Amino acid sequence: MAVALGSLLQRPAIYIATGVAGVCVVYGLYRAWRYFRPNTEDEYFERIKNIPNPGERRVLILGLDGAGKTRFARCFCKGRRRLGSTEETTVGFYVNSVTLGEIYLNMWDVGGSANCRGYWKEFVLNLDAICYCVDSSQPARFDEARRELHTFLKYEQTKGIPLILIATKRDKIDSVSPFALYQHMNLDLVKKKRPVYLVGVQAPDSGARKGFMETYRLLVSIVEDKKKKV
Ligand SMILES: Nc1nc2c(ncn2[C@@H]2O[C@H](COP(=O)(O)OP(=O)(O)OP(=O)(O)O)[C@@H](O)[C@H]2O)c(=O)[nH]1
Ligand SMILES: [Mg+2]
Repeated sequence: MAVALGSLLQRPAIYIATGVAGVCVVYGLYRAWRYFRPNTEDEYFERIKNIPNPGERRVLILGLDGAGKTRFARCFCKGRRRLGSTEETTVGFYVNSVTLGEIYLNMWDVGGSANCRGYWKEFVLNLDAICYCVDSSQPARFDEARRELHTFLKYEQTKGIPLILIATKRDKIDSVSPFALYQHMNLDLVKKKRPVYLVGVQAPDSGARKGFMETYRLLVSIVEDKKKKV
């Protein structure tokens, strides 16, 4: 009688133990699947494998104050480094050098406030690309952004340097599409004289970044394109 009662009491414990073990196995399998099959762009980005002797890309990042330049530059860092605060406006310039996959990125981010814009041209030296950031959620500043861009591109030293128009803050509700932004920037004439590319990015304070894989691939290919054209 006592033995039968004991085995009855043990049964729920066996069920519970089996249930817990089952949950653990399923969770383990889920984690393994996530590890081998990354499903967000952020995860792919974090796993780009660095190669020895990467080719250098020297990139100048310009745009109006608050356009998201410093945030954009930081987002090419892996892990937590990208999350550093960009609350303050950049006075002067900030250099972000990082090896990412096949390239060593040398990014020069120059302040966009009115008193810094006069210095933009001083940074045009052996550039592979100019990234011009425009806050896609602020149509009220598109005219100002276009004026500053065209003034800068008139500078003789920038001749032929590929331009990447970066539509930033795509996560914002009032953001316009990169193509609409491209049209506002009136780049058809510019396109005849230099390669012009267009990318939309988002890098909110929290949450995944987007558009950075595309920009990375573009920066990898941009020098190859230049070689082909020579
Ligand atoms: N929601 C959202 N906010 C962004 C994004 N990128 C930048 N920001 C915010 O925009 C603000 C300005 O970004 P910065 O990167 O500092 O702008 P900046 O172009 O470097 O500005 P200056 O240094 O003044 O020339 C920051 O406080 C960020 O929080 C984005 O993709 N989404
Ligand atoms: Mg800045």
